[in-house]
Amino acid sequence: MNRKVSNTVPLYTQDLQIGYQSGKRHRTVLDRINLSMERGELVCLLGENGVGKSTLLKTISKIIKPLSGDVFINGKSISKLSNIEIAQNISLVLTERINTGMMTVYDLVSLGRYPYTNWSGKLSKEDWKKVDWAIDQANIAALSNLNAMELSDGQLQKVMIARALAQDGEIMILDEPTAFLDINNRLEIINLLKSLAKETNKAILISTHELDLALFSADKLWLATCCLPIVVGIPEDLVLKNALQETFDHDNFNFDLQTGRFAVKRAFHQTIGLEGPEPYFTWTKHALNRMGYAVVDNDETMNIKITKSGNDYEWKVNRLQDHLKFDSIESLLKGLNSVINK
Ligand SMILES: Nc1ncnc2c1ncn2[C@@H]1O[C@H](COP(=O)(O)OP(=O)(O)OP(=O)(O)O)[C@@H](O)[C@H]1O
Repeated sequence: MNRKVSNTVPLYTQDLQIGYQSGKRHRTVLDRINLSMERGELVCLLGENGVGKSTLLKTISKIIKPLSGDVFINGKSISKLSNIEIAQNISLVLTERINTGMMTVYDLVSLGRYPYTNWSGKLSKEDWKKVDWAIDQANIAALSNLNAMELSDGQLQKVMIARALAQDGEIMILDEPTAFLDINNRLEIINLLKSLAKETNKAILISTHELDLALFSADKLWLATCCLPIVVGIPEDLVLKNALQETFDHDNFNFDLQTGRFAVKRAFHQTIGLEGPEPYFTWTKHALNRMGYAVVDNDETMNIKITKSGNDYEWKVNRLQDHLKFDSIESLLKGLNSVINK
């Protein structure tokens, strides 16, 4: 197949087949890859462990050779681009922890500018400005003077992202950039990448296992499934087409179309009626589902009503001739147990 893609897109692949070669034997990880990225777009690549996400990112960045097909950066085959040209176009952050020797964080970030220096390797005023800008954007000024070897995994992750920002390629590729980060830093990094895509018109591709971050932040998703072409679309269309369910097909989980999350498949042993205001309704339902009750609007034998009582809430249970009141979900669950086992 020879797909026509406009040369103006920063990155596209053509009938790409990726995998590993050892002697005469090769192992295909993914094939029939025909993808493109636009400027100003944040793309999240999702797929189960081992499906080939890192292999794809490394092939696009010319670290691994394609088994067949090609990758084009600004219309030029990567096979024709030197490593320096690749580095000027693609800022890459991989998951492997690199040996930083005795470098400070500031030195490590400044390495991002080396694809632009001349033979002397000296950074210009403009280069130093970019380094300062990257440190500021990644919010790591407090780490600047530390030895990079002393950083935690999460801190080093942010520093490597700063180095990629300093490198300032038109394309940014990051393998699991939020893997070691706490919730606050995860949101900070995703928001940073999203606003960078918009404000600096970069094409940003990340691989991630964080479905909720991807669903709520990505302009596009690339869904990789073993032995099938990668599925592409905006998150909402893919959710409605059931593509996420198919990508992460699993006996123990269901993709919940209402919440955009995967939920454990449960076997309910009993129904129970529930009514009440939010968020009390949702969290009571959550606890009841966890205990094996299927929640319905109204049940013939047992109903719970959540009502306000002064400044607090109470849970009233009606079961045949029993009428009980509880002041927390925990006491409700204990009470239900004793009512049912009576
Ligand atoms: N250097 C290598 N040589 C041979 N096979 C490899 C090599 N690296 C990875 N593989 C294999 O290629 C397949 C894809 O691996 P890859 O690391 O790309 O998956 P992934 O989707 O990034 O997984 P994860 O989500 O666990 O990081 C796996 O089956 C893996 O065993």
